[in-house]
Amino acid sequence: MELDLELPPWTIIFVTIFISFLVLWVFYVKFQGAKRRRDRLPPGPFSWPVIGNMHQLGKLPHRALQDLSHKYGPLMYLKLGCFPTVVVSSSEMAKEFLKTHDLAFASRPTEYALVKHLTPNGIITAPYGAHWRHMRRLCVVELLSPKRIETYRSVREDEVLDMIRSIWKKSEQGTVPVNVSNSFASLTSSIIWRILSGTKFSDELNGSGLKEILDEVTATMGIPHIGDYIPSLDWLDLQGVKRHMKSVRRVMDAAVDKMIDQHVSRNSTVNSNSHHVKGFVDVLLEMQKTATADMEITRDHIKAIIVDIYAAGTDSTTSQIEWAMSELIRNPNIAKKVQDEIESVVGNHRIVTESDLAAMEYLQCVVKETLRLYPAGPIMVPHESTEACTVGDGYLIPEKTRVVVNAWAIGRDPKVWEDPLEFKPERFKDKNIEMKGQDFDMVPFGAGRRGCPGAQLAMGTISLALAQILHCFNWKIEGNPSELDMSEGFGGSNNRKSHLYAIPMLRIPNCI
Ligand code: HEM
Repeated sequence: MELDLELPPWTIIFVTIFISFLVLWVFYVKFQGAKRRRDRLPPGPFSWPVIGNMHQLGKLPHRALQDLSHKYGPLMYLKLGCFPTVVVSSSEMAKEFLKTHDLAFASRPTEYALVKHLTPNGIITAPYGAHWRHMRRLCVVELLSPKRIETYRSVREDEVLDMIRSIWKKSEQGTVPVNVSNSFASLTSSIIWRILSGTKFSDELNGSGLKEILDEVTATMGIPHIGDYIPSLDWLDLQGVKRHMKSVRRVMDAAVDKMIDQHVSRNSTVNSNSHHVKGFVDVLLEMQKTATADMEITRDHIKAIIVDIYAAGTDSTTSQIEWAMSELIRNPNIAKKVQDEIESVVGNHRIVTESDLAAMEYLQCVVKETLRLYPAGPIMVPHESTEACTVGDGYLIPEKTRVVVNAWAIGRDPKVWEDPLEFKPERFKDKNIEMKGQDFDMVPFGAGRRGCPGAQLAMGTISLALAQILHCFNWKIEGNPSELDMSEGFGGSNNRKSHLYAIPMLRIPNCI
């Protein structure tokens, strides 16, 4: 019997295409590996054309990148879409990028829709250069200096007390659970609002719903846009992010303009010797009058500072208070230790003031432990190299490479931290870590030229809020505290997945 081995033409075509594709593929993989070795690039996973390694980021990129770093090491090269990116996952490497070669990596990528359509004049996303230096100087020297932050002490104390009273009221005198996540969010936005505008949120200077618009801007900043990673798809604006940004910007511009106008006309009628606490807008308007040509302060500068400080200072501080509170509810013995310490400093007849905080060492350990485990920016705002630079074991980082520091992975590195996943504030009794960007074992505020200029304000707000919350109330939740859901929400920012609900039980009657 004769076998008919003749194949149909379409099968031959299909098999030929498949084999050609396979051969090309093998060559491409080998070529990519050889190119990486030849260019002395750090090791990393294979990157697909167009999407690079985007598919490997998952819902929680800091976790996915930590998993990859276990395989490829603390300095890893990959592509986010079309953009070459290095991922830094150890304190040693963080020091290389944020200290040793700080200048070479002090820029930011500018291709983001956010930079083009929402905050083109901001400080956070500004590339390294004259504009950034000017804005940074205004922030560090004028607005967020220790002296200036101290002038807002009464603002923080007042707003924290308002929060305590509002929590008690919402709990119907300790009988129903309160959404404390919302309470913390409104605390931080009220504090930042008051620091910016010099007025309480409910006052008439709040303009046309500006605070709500700024909340919208902050939320919009967090929406990922495919075109940021795959520029060939940018024009399609598949998710409508660019359209949304443009419309938010129009509304924001008008509202911020109105706020500035109101300040200008109010300041012209207010006596310059009045005891009114000046907000950043007043400070900048005053500086505007005497600014020299090289330190000019335009309306665009003022607008950008309002938006950036609000965006950088609200959600980040909220998330730290929220995680600290979640851990304290899960660990009542730790909460009790904090309460005992507070009581030993302030007694039980009065509320906590900021001047009491310096004596509360254990509370500071709790704050640091929270920042270690739950940094508000688990993956720091990307940096970008302005020149080729050799780092670590002779790896070459080409010019215009994006740098992503995984602060979340660094704080949980078992080579540095014993029992890294345990919430153990005591570890900071022996380990003297300052949050001034000199220590790289944890980098919740970044470090170097681009390090967070708001760290002192943030630490003060978090510490005071926690001290007052624990001094005024004992806390319980519905269900078993040790089983409290600690899942993180979707995305790059580090919030709880679900809001935290808890019932306050009054400890110090003077609080309310
Ligand atoms: C717990 C709260 C906060 C955390 C964890 C945090 C963390 C960070 C981090 C990681 C960066 C980027 C550092 C880098 O790229 O190397 C940053 C930048 C920045 N932060 Fe914060 N931050 C917090 C609160 C604040 C507050 C309260 C303000 C202002 C009121 C603020 C203002 C800024 C600004 C303006 C930048 C941009 C600096 C630049 O690019 O030059 N932050 N922050």
